Amino acid sequence: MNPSLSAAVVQLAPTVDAAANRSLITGLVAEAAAAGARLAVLPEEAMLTAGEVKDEPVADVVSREWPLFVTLLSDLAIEHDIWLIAGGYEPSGQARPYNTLVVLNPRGEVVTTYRKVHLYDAFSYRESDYVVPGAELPPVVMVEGVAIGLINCYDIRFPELARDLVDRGADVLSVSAAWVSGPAKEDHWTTLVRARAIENTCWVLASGTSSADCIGHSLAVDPLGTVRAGLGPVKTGVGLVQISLDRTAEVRESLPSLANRRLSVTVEIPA
Ligand SMILES: O=C(O)CNC(=O)[C@H](CS)NC(=O)CCC(=O)C(=O)O
Repeated sequence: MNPSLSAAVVQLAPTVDAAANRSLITGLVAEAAAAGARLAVLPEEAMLTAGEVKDEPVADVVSREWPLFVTLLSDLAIEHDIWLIAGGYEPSGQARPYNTLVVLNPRGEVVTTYRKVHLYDAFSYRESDYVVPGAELPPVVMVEGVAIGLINCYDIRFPELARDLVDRGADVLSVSAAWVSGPAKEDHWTTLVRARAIENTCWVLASGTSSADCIGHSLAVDPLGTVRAGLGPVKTGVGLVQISLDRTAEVRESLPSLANRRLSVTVEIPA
């Protein structure tokens, strides 16, 4: 028997009001734990929508709110005996913060963080105007025998990042997002999430915000690309999935594409 893990993707609509976001998070983590989840994945910017900060420098707001956010997550992890992954804005010592994912264990300890590497400078958005990029690749973290690789939103468009996590042993890709709405965007999101699962024959837990400009549509996908839970456009919700590494082994036996790679073959591009 390989390990298995009960996990939840959590959907909410954070605003610029960090205290209100904290009470939303409190309720939803309780709901995930009551449903039996041992890990809850929360979206990017669950702490607050930094793009909407107006009256004060973002750095000041972030310096005040980041510790409150991490303390809340720590308290909830202990209270509900659960692992948590969630996105917030972390002070960087500069005017622009990092867009960071934080991982807490059930003892309330911060196990690791990941600062978003690929900033969303696309579709006329410029995240790099108010966020500073991370300089290190995302970590793989062990959660009850299951290796989880971290991905932050726009990162999902870069297959080499996901493949690197899987090459480093990730059984699950955990994606926290605030996927901006627009033409074809919902299709991009579900297609990319499922593609990362299929091409890596791995589980994907993908949590997204449902704020006014974001699509929601949190989902969990198995190593064959089958959607096992999907929240659609609801404002708040929890989607549960049983991650089974037996299932991964079964899929990889019938679809050994990772093993079938031919890394020694160099493709010549004609001049
Ligand atoms: O703008 C907001 O309100 C919230 N969005 C975010 O915080 C982040 C950074 S701006 N969103 C993405 O990375 C979306 C990627 C994406 O949508 C894509 O790759 O198409």
